[in-house]
Amino acid sequence: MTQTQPIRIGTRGSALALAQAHETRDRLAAAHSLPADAFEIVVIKTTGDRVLDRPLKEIGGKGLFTREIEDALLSVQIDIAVHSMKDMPTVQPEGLVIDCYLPREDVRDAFVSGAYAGISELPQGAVVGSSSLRRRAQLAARRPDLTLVEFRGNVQTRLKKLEEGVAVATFLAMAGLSRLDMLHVARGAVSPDEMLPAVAQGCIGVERRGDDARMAGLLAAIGDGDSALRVAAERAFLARLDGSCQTPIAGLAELDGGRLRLRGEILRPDGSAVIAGERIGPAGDGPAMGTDLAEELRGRAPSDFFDWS
Ligand SMILES: NCc1[nH]cc(CCC(=O)O)c1CC(=O)O
Repeated sequence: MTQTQPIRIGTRGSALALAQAHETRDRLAAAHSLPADAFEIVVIKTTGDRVLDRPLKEIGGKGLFTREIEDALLSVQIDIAVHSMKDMPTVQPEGLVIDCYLPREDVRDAFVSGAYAGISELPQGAVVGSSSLRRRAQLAARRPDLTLVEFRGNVQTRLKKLEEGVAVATFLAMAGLSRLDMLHVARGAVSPDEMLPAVAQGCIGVERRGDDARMAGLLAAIGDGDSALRVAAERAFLARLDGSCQTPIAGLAELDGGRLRLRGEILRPDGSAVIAGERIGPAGDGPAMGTDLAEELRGRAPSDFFDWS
């Protein structure tokens, strides 16, 4: 019998990241009838995990949670890396590709609060915790009376802050709560009509070396075509807007038969302006629709719209 090396799956160490790595492993194992010991989960600490005391926007943009993992892929310390696509830069380093997306989870944001059932129930001036520029801007646009406070850390830390009364409500991704088996903490899901989710929210992507034919073959069996089409449209939209941590951007593509509907939105961080639009077209045209919608929103934005510092 030949002894083969386990497939090394790189991931961050947070509970959510581990749940996502386990889901990927379980799908691969099932698709290829492989035993659990055919895989090894390799936990990698990233800069984003290390620096907990400053707002993310001060430390740097997207890539904070991925750089060290991609370095491990390139230096062949791991074979695949599992990511929340929401946190991924739109361009991967030379030599790496992401072309495997798992079936997408709930894309919506969750409203989390002990005292109130939804955004419209929040009393005048209520304090809401969020460190997401997008959620803060969207909330400020809808409810300029609310006070927003920074809320970093993992789900448990944020829930503890709610318990301590630092804020009366916060938002989390439904997908994250679902993967952590914590959907019960959501008072409700916020409709995308009320709060358009982040680009690629709820989507797990698997990254590999571009020249690794073995991994390409294994991953092909677990990739979901609809997720790929939707995320391609959303990420093309994001890419054309030079999306960074400094730019509140939301985008969601949905499939209805062979048609794809892409909605996009850019905001001023204080919520004082929201520029939104949509495209509907053939499912395969997502990338072109994304670029085109981004161009439209850019064209409609005042000249100072993208300089917020
Ligand atoms: N930025 C952190 C992050 N990245 C992905 C998720 C949730 C899972 C997902 O959207 O796939 C979260 C937490 C959150 O927004 O509540």
